[in-house]
Amino acid sequence: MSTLSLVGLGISRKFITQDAIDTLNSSDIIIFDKYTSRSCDININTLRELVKGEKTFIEADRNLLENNSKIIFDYLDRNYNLSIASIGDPLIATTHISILIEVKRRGHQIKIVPGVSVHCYIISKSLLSSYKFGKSVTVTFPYDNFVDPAPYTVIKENKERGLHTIVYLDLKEDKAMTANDAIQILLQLEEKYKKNVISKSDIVIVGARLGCDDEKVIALTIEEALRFNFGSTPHIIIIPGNLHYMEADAIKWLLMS
Ligand SMILES: C[S@@+](CC[C@H](N)C(=O)[O-])C[C@H]1O[C@@H](n2cnc3c(N)ncnc32)[C@H](O)[C@@H]1O
Repeated sequence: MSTLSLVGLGISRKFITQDAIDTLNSSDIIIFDKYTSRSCDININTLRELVKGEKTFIEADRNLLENNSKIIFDYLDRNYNLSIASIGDPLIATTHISILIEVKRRGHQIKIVPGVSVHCYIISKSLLSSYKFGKSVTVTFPYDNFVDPAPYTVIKENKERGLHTIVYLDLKEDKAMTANDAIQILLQLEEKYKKNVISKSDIVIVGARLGCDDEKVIALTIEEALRFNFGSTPHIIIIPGNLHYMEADAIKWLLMS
């Protein structure tokens, strides 16, 4: 019986835990998940530096982890211990759960090492009440002129219940969506569906390069956000629902310039 560990590295180097390092050290093969998220200062070489002893390192894109995961099962069946190391938390806003189920079905062990997720980090830094967040959603790049309406629908449903929405932004091999692009897409969806979900005077909170020395957490109107330079990606957005007066004060005094 072998072990597959899903290791969360946290959103930047300073959040890598001892448990993460120990777990990587106990693995024969370390697969670095380079597609579910990005960090300003963690890459596969960071893991090479942190881990002791002879290891095999593999850099995995979506295709390897989602369509060719048989490679992982084969290694486990041949008695190798494996870690899949992800930026942030390995099971928040990722798709690794199906791998865990198959690993367990084959009679191997699984271990989960949580990491500091962008999800918790932006809730904390936004100063909004963690009790008042609804479903999260991702704005994806338009494909063949098709703009996925899911973010618009989710924000609408959350707002109807007074809840805040965390909006993740799409990542492709060579590019990461900016907050400006995402807001433009949300405005296009408003123009198409006209359900009064997004208006240019609404406040949004944008997080940029969270966990890095140059991180930004800024509250501003949608109109201002369209033109604002948030710096390099990754970016993330919160669309607030109904604000308690304490939340409104916190945003006004602490996050608006
Ligand atoms: C699909 S989520 C994966 C989250 C990851 N599993 C975690 O727990 O942190 C990836 C998206 O989160 C956002 N994100 C991740 N890290 C970030 C950071 N350090 N600063 C701002 N946004 C970030 C970006 O929108 C990115 O495209």
